[in-house]
Amino acid sequence: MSLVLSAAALRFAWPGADRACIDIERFEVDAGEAVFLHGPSGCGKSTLLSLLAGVLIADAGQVRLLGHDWAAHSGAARDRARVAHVGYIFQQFNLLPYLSVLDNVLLPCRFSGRRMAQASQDGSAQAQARELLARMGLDSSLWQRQAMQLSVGQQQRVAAARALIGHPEVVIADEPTSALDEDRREAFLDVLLAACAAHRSALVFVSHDQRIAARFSRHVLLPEINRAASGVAA
Ligand SMILES: Nc1ncnc2c1ncn2[C@@H]1O[C@H](COP(=O)(O)OP(=O)(O)OP(=O)(O)O)[C@@H](O)[C@H]1O
Repeated sequence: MSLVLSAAALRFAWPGADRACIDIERFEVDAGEAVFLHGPSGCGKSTLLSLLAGVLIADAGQVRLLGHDWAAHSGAARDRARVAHVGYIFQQFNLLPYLSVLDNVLLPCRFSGRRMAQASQDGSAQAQARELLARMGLDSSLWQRQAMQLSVGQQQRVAAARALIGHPEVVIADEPTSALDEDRREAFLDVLLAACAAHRSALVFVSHDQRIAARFSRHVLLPEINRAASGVAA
């Protein structure tokens, strides 16, 4: 097994909060694992994803990506490491509204030589972007449109293609199927899970949707590992 993400003695409280939001002794994800992270609304799933991706820094303890402690890096170095090694599908997608669909997907390649090299391995980054969009069921007539002109479900799939381009070691997905109908949801999961398996990307996938849980090799109920969410004092 090769460890890709690890959190140890991790503690985080939002500013002004009277108690910790995250208090986790240990959480580890290996290369190629597909983790279904679930739990009641407000239990800290999105907060944990932000800590795993180095968007937030813990008050105590550590999160390591590929062995490197996020807290040991400056903000700029964290941004570089994130774009090189992490594909993040945000709950609100975070697409650049005025950029075309295709350019949104290619963004990680613009900011990371590693993502560009990996995306170009079997041709060009453009070709990989087009292939991902096609596999996500995004019609080619949409690829030159501004991202803001797409429906929510279409934007979700663009965000997923952007997360997958250049085969990052970690893919983090925050409720990425919430706006998809059943057929689209299954097709989306087919592409996401196959792409992660093919490149041994570790996938941490947050969802409330128990209908899709069976498709994941490992299930983690956040309140079970989070003393803060379970109400147990640290
Ligand atoms: N930016 C913020 N500032 C202050 N508190 C926050 C912030 N974001 C989240 N919280 C608080 O942290 C707690 C956990 O929120 P989080 O969004 O991580 O939960 P979640 O499990 O992802 O919820 P949901 O399933 O509803 O998306 C909540 O009590 C929330 O109010």
